[in-house]
Amino acid sequence: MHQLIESLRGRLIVSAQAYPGEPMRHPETMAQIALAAERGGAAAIRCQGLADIAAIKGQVDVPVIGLWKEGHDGVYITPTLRHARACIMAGADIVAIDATRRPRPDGRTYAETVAELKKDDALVMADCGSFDDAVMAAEAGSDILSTTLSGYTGERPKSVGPDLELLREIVTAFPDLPVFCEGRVHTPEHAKAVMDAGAFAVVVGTAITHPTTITSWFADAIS
Ligand SMILES: CC(=O)N[C@H](C=O)[C@@H](O)[C@H](O)[C@H](O)COP(=O)(O)O
Repeated sequence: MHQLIESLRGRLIVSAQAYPGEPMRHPETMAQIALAAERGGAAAIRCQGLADIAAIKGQVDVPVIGLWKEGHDGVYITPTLRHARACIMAGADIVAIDATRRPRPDGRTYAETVAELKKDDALVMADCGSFDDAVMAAEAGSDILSTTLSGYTGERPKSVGPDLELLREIVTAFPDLPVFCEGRVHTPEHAKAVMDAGAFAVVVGTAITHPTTITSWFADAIS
């Protein structure tokens, strides 16, 4: 296993992302959030957009997992080979890409995209939405499988909390591949459950880096 991925075994990865139009959508702000997360024990930072990748890479010592979101429907996480290469050029140590079986905007399959990236020895994190996605992504030569898109592609229900069922299925089928659990890990207890279920690493976004959502959880609880 690549040394950089090995360094993430059993660790917490923090996703720092702000969405279009949001108050914290600024690369410097995201870099400050990333640095704060690193100080708290994050073993890597996952982030979105070329400017954020570059700014965060300039702040933290831990590896950066980069992605580039374009659009909202269908394939939007690093949808094409061009997006993936740009993430790497911006400084991403690992590139996260949509690893569903849906048609991609550049006409390449996921496997073709990974094959091109592998020519440059890139490390690829496969953002899967189902077990069938994970099978496809493993066969394509992905370095990391992840549950990132579970509940967002129509193939899996949106679980309350992380999709432990999917995680267990993938871990059982691919014992030799690092499997990350990402998506709706909202509490330290969730994170512990994810690791107990066999995840190689856990990725937490909203619950650490999205104050608007966290505030709404508290506001809703007392309304
Ligand atoms: C589905 C999708 O587009 N997920 C994105 C992937 O990068 C992010 O919006 C999520 O915040 C991230 O996956 C972390 O998940 P959570 O914020 O639930 O901890």
